[in-house]
Amino acid sequence: TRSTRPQRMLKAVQKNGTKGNPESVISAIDYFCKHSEWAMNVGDEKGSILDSVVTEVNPSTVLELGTYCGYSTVRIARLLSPGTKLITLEFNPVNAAVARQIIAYAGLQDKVILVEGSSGDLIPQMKERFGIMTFDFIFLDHWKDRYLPDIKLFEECGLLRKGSVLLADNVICPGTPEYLEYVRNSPRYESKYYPAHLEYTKVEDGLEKSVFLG
Ligand SMILES: O=C(NCCCCc1cc2ccncc2s1)c1cc(-c2ccc(F)cc2)cc(O)c1O
Ligand SMILES: [Mg+2]
Repeated sequence: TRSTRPQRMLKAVQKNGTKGNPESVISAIDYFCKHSEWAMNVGDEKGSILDSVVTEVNPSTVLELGTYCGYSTVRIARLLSPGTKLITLEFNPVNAAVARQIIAYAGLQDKVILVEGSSGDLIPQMKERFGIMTFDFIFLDHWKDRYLPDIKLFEECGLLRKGSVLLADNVICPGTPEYLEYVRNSPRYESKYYPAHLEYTKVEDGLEKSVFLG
């Protein structure tokens, strides 16, 4: 059967990247998306904002919802302190298989736990399966209509602490209006919008950073 876009992206990483060099993997993916095929990675413009928030938070416990090909996984993992691991959830097994290879090519496999399944099923299992008390940093980049139910799930499962930072991709395009309304109007969050553009395009998009106030 015909290859998938993520599989063609992996080939481009193996051809143009340098094994063990996360920066080269990030550049190879961005080049592929700009010159060969658009793909829904967070991209370089929003990726730089992601980098700055991760660096500022310097998290010990990290969750990513929506691995896709592992682009943002690599961006986050390359910035984590030694010994810190990030958990990333992916629903699509074909994409998860590609992500594992891209993460390994970057040399970051020891800093990443990739779990296949849906957030609704896996979030309630975080404490028992991974010994997580609370998350310092959460990157939301999965189904846009799951952002709101999943943030409520985090609250219900006691996975947030005073100061936990949630960073959400695509709050403008494709858009997450109910999530935005919730985090911007809830007294339990301090929210800030980072304007940018949809990856590799001129279309308006941005990231919403929300700090849980306890
Ligand atoms: O859908 C997007 N991303 C989610 C993929 C869903 C994968 C999932 C992972 C997972 C893990 C755990 N539980 C459940 C799930 S579901 C997405 C789409 C666009 C876009 C923008 C304009 C377009 F014209 C066309 C696409 C841009 C983006 O940056 C995206 O992130
Ligand atoms: Mg996205």
